[in-house]
Amino acid sequence: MFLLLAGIKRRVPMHKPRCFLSRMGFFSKSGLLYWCPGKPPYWSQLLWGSACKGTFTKSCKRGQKSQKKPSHIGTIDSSWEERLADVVTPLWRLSYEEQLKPVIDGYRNKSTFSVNRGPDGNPKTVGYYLGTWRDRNIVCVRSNHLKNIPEKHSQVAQYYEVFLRQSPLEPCLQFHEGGHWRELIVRTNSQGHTMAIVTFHPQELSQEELCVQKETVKEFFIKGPGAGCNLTSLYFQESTRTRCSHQQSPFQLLFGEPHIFEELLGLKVRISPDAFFQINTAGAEMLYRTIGKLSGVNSNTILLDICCGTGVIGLSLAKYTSQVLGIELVEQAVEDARWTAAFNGITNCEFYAGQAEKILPQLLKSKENGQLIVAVVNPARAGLHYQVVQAIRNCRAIRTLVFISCKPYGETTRNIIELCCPPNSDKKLLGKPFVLRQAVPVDLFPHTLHCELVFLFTR
Ligand SMILES: C[S@@+](CC[C@H](N)C(=O)[O-])C[C@H]1O[C@@H](n2cnc3c(N)ncnc32)[C@H](O)[C@@H]1O
Repeated sequence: MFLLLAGIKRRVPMHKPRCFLSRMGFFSKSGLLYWCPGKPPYWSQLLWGSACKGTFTKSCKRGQKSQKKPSHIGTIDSSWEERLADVVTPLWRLSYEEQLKPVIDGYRNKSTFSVNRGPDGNPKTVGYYLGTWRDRNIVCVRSNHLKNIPEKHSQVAQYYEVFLRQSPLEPCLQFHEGGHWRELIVRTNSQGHTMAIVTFHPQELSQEELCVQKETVKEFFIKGPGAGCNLTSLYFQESTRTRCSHQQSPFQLLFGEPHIFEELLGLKVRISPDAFFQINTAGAEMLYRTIGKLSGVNSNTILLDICCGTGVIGLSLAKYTSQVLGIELVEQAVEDARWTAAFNGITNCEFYAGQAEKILPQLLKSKENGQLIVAVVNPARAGLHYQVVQAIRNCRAIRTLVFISCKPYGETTRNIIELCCPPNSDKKLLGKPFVLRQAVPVDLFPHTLHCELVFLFTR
């Protein structure tokens, strides 16, 4: 209902905005009905500027050199001519048809592969699994055919499987059943750099035995059959739980560059193994531009980026606002945000590491000097902690709130009700209620039911 009232425009990351959606009329994803107002061609371009320019495609990734030079380009000055063309007409290497195509395949920059019994019963199969533990019907299926996974990720997964099958150690299918080799995470950037993270259950192995295993997997990917994957870095994490943070069990760099970098909205962004980063880079650019437009930040406002991850939302808007304050739980992500700020010469940002529910109430008290605050929240699927909702609601300086959710139901609905309900002293929700003004879906996950939804609230 929110969505229909708000008059939603769906955004799909494309190389170039065009009147793609208005031709499609009504369509739905994740059970949501999207309303596409019949705007004239290029309305989105007019409204959102060059929102999609500079996003990468499979056929011509940013930073890649052209395979074929146009005939008019000579030899001596070609680099200058190409550079000029890159600045004035950055999409010139693509046919116009290609420029208009949305990026819908192989868009993931991160994939997490499980290890389990395949359809042939081999327990050293690397892929995604079907079935449930409860029903004891898990089957792990190789995922090369999945449209959203890039070839590079599937290649690394296949070689990890080759490695496992030649290893004398067993995979860890269920923690209590023993075994060692666990999931594989692959991260890539738009330049093709690849970070792989192998997780391993140490069980009763000694430090020396662990060192042997680390050396074996390292050798496999540097000098062995896995060398063809051309990994930029390989990490190893000893992990006795489903997921461990770097604090709980450090990511150990076996070789290569400790970080992966991405170019986004004119920023060079650093990403550590433990840091969250939107899994569709081209889509993330579109998402962040949408957030920027909706937020209405200006040089008199403070931008509060709650659950900021590597800080890209705040950093990309820093030049339009007087100050950016970011809060994030994962320390590596906060270190990335600080690095990205320093590298890109951004000086009006501060990032706080820890739980937003602990940091935010104090932080807002210290900022009650009358300056308007625009809050952007992009919480994990569990939604916002009640204390965060209370702190936002009770802070008079916050009149604009941009709420981003990839799961706009369940906890998000609860959060929104708490933000918008009449004042309630029993619940310590005292400030004026927020009112939903707009909701914009941005499809970061083609071929799936998921979608990011950006809500604009004001009061
Ligand atoms: C969906 S991500 C969004 C990250 C970032 N805004 C972006 O767009 O890349 C949610 C982030 O919230 C962080 N997070 C989860 N619980 C948190 C908490 N209690 N306090 C602060 N951050 C939290 C996660 O570590 C994650 O980086």
